[in-house]
Amino acid sequence: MVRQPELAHSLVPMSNHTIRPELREWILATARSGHSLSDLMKLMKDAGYGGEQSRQMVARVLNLPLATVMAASKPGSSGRRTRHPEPPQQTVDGHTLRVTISTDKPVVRVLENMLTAEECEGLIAEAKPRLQRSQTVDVEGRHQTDERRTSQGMFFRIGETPLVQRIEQRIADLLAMPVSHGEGLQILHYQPGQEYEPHFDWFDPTQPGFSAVTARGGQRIASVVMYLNTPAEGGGTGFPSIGLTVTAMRGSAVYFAYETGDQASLHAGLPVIKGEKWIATKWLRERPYQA
Ligand SMILES: O=C(O)CCC(=O)C(=O)O
Ligand SMILES: [Fe+2]
Repeated sequence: MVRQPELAHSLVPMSNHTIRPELREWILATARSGHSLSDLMKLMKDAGYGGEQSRQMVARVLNLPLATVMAASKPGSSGRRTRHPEPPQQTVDGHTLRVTISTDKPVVRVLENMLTAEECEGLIAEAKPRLQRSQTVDVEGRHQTDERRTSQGMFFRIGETPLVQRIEQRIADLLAMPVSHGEGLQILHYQPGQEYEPHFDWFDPTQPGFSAVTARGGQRIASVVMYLNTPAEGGGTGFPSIGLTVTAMRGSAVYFAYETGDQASLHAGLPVIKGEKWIATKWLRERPYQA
């Protein structure tokens, strides 16, 4: 477990309807520092809070569905969580990248110099011959083409080429998450007018396909979208809940992390207006996804 601020026992008792500001702050700080919901529930239990009371408060403070918090409170339900990159910069395996923007709700980090220009060009060259119309996963877990997602794309297998392997290792080191927790690196190519409409990357537990898509690796917990070129106009990544648009710039990336049901993690690949847009996306799972 990562270091967390002390939760004072003196904060108990409290009424059912008010959450004391210190406790609210503590819940937020603990969640922000990368603790899973299950860790959080356990820490509260250790401090003397009742299970039902803790679930209610955590759901309210973090703005999560109660069902999500309940699922996370079951023993053994906890998967791993990524470590959010810390500003101002991180050096992984001799490569230094800068953390230029951080938000907490949703958890977003804008990363500059995630990839070198050569790495961006190399990924595009390796992906180009294998592009196909992108698909989405429907509510029953089936893959399909979708008018909401009109780009072309392809997936690399884990460690498929030396370049892919190097980038996967960099992401693993940066987020303190084994390479095995990643889905294969996805490359996407958008042309003018193409976009990826607002969506969540986590899988919706209320949909019938949920158990199929999470059978291997469990839930998605974080995404890294890396920009492989700079579109002439448009093509940023939008986070409408906080009015943030991350500019697509070659070599930069946006990392975001979420819990199941996190409404603030809504995001979109905004339409490319002029030029083209290439990205590489890495989705992380709470448990090993690769054998
Ligand atoms: O194209 C983008 O900027 C966002 C891509 C995205 O949301 C995804 O691949 O899940
Ligand atoms: Fe996405």
